[in-house]
Order: sequence, then structure tokens, then C-alpha cells
Amino acid sequence: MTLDIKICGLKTPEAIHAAVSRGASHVGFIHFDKSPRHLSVAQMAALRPLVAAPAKLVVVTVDLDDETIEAIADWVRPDMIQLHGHETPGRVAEIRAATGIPVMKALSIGSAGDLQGIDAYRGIADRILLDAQRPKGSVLPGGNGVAFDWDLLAVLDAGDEYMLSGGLDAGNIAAALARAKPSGLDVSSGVESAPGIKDTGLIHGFFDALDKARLNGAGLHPEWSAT
Ligand SMILES: O=C(O)c1ccccc1NCC(=O)[C@H](O)[C@H](O)COP(=O)(O)O
Repeated sequence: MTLDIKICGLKTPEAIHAAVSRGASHVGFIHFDKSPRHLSVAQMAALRPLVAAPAKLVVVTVDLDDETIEAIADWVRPDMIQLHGHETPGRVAEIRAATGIPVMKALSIGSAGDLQGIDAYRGIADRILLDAQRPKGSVLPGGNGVAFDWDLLAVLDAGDEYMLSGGLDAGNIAAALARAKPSGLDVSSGVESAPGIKDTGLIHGFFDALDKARLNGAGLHPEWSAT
């Protein structure tokens, strides 16, 4: 098993190329008009061909209506839809069934109790992404560049699969892997020079730091390959 890496909030061919060329397993486009990373359906469709297999395209949405979900499915054809709002298990199942596209449900973690939310989505969402809670005053449910306390994850069972998100960057990735056992990592603000502006140097720096952490075997799950 390899550690998946999702670079999220990409808006330019240069940033997509940097992420994919370094082996990102997932590239995220944001469709949320309050975000500095927002892309319209037409913009996402235009950039879509740049995310070629084996990299997978994830479109991030927040409490979207059926019509827009359908437009994204038809025009952008993502490999996965990330649901980053208040989507109930029923709504997640509905979107999965209507589009036939795998879904990733994002959950905000502020305390150990929040992890119990995972149970409701088991067998319904294809993946779970654990992110920090939005800071007071932020209009963004994600992409805030803040981390949660990774030690909270110690209560999870070894078989609990999740993508770790929130405030990750080149400087803390080794520590995150030493304290958490995710099956994937998701980064956005940590590879930006300003909100919504991806920096290809920082994308490379993130992968360099990851390579270094892997070489040192930092917290790697026994089932993950170190390559
Ligand atoms: O990034 C956004 O602007 C965003 C807006 C609305 C909903 C979700 C959003 N991002 C979701 C992501 O998957 C981010 O990559 C994740 O929250 C981590 O972000 P960061 O803490 O900035 O690395």
C-alpha cells in the first residue's frame, strides 16, 4: 500500500504539472465561490485533461444542489467528489448513487468525540478525510491552513482508513507521520505563497520533505511502501 498524496486547490497548468510530476495521487479542484481557490465548472472542465492517470481528480464541493453536482459529474468527470459541508450519510449515499462517482466525506475534528462521526459514513463514503475545524471568522470549511491535534487519532483502530488534512506543510509532515497513521495526506495552504496562489517551489519542497521523512522511516505504517 502506498501513501496517497492529494494536492488541493490547484488552479493553473503549472501547479497541476508540478504536483503530478512529483507523483501526487490526487489533485483537488475547489468549487466553492467564497474560496480564493474557486474554479467554475467550465474552468475545471478546461483543466481536467491535465490530470491524467494514475493521478486522480477530486472536485471539492460544499452542500451542493443536485443540478450542480450533475453538471460537475457530466462536464468535469472527476474521479472522486469530496463533500466538505454538512452532507448527511443519506445525502452522501444519494450523490454516490446519482453520479456513480466515488465520494470522500470530510469531517472536522476538534475533539476525540468528533471522530465518532466516522462510524456514520462507514460503508457509505468511499473515503474519509479528517480536517481541522474552521477557525472563528473563516468562511471556508477547509483550506484554512490550520492543523488539529493529531494525537487525538490515537483512539482509532489500526484498520480505520483516513486521509489526514489541515495545516500540513514541508516543515511538519515528518512530525505528522510520526504521530498519525493516515493512508493519505492532503495539503493546500502549505504549498501556497498567498491564499489561493500555489507556489511550484513549495510543492516541490513538500514532496522533498516527504521523501526525506520516508527515507527516515518516520512513522510509516508497516503496510506502506517506502518508495
Ligand atoms: O481549500 C478551500 O478553499 C476549501 C474551500 C471549501 C471547502 C474545502 C476547501 N478545501 C478542502 C481541502 O481538501 C483542503 O485541502 C484541506 O482543507 C486542507 O487545507 P489546508 O489546511 O489549507 O492544507
